[in-house]
Amino acid sequence: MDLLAGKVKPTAAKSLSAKLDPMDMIEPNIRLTARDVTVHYGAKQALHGISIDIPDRAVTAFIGPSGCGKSTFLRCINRMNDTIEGAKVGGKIELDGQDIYAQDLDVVELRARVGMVFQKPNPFPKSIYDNVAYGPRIHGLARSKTDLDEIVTSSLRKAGLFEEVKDRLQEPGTGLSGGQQQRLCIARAIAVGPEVILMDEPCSALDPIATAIIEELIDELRANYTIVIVTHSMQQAARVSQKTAFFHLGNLIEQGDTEEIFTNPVNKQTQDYIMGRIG
Ligand SMILES: Nc1ncnc2c1ncn2[C@@H]1O[C@H](COP(=O)(O)OP(=O)(O)OP(=O)(O)O)[C@@H](O)[C@H]1O
Repeated sequence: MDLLAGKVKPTAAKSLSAKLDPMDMIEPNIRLTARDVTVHYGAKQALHGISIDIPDRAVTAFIGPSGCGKSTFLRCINRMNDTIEGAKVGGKIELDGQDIYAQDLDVVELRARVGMVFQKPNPFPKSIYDNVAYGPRIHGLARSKTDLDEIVTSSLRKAGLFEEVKDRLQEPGTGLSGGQQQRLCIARAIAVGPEVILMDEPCSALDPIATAIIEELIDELRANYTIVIVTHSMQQAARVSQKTAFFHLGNLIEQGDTEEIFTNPVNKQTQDYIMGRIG
């Protein structure tokens, strides 16, 4: 199965040229480091000592069979597991060298720096405008209505949605199509100026056309953000990511350049998963 062939086919012919950007040849800076991260849900251990470096301005994909711990690890990166009763996280995660589990760390601020987009688009039951303005209002990011308008407009533009909604910003976000709702959620995350965007299977509820649009958007966003995406689709991982990490039974089995992982995996379990023999 030639997964990388998918890189040239879908709507992404345009973004292929971006993939050949000379900047890609330079090893990007590491933004996030995780060392020996463990997670227990009560007595059950879901992650067994995960260590990984996640680069800036690139897309890192987490792949692996169902239940292997991809989402659990993703939630460690913005401390969403804090909200799950009985979940206990061990080890260390640093964002730009800062321990995100430090006692004095402001978790609300962390979640603005590390935004999250979920499997199912989840706009607030508010207008399109207010969905995007919500975070900037809470965090006091706009000094005036003009400032706020500017943040809303530029966030919608960055999420590739502005042209489609500019004449109906006061209409409910929930009235948009699934793919538009997901881009609205991406605009909402962008509006608070994150450095990292976590995406947990962001296309799993979308049709192929909406999926292709989100994949193109992810490819554009990586110029300015650190993106981590959990995906069940190896084709999607091959299309959108530059780095891939393969998880199995709570362990990180193999990680590296996506091209290497898909064409020349070192580990037998990775090979089996890529070839569709497990999962
Ligand atoms: N809130 C929870 N309480 C108890 N156990 C949980 C909880 N969330 C996840 N788990 C368990 O932790 C393990 C890892 O689950 P996780 O959802 O992280 O895997 P995943 O690789 O993201 O799976 P999927 O691809 O199916 O979403 C599984 O055994 C799961 O049953």
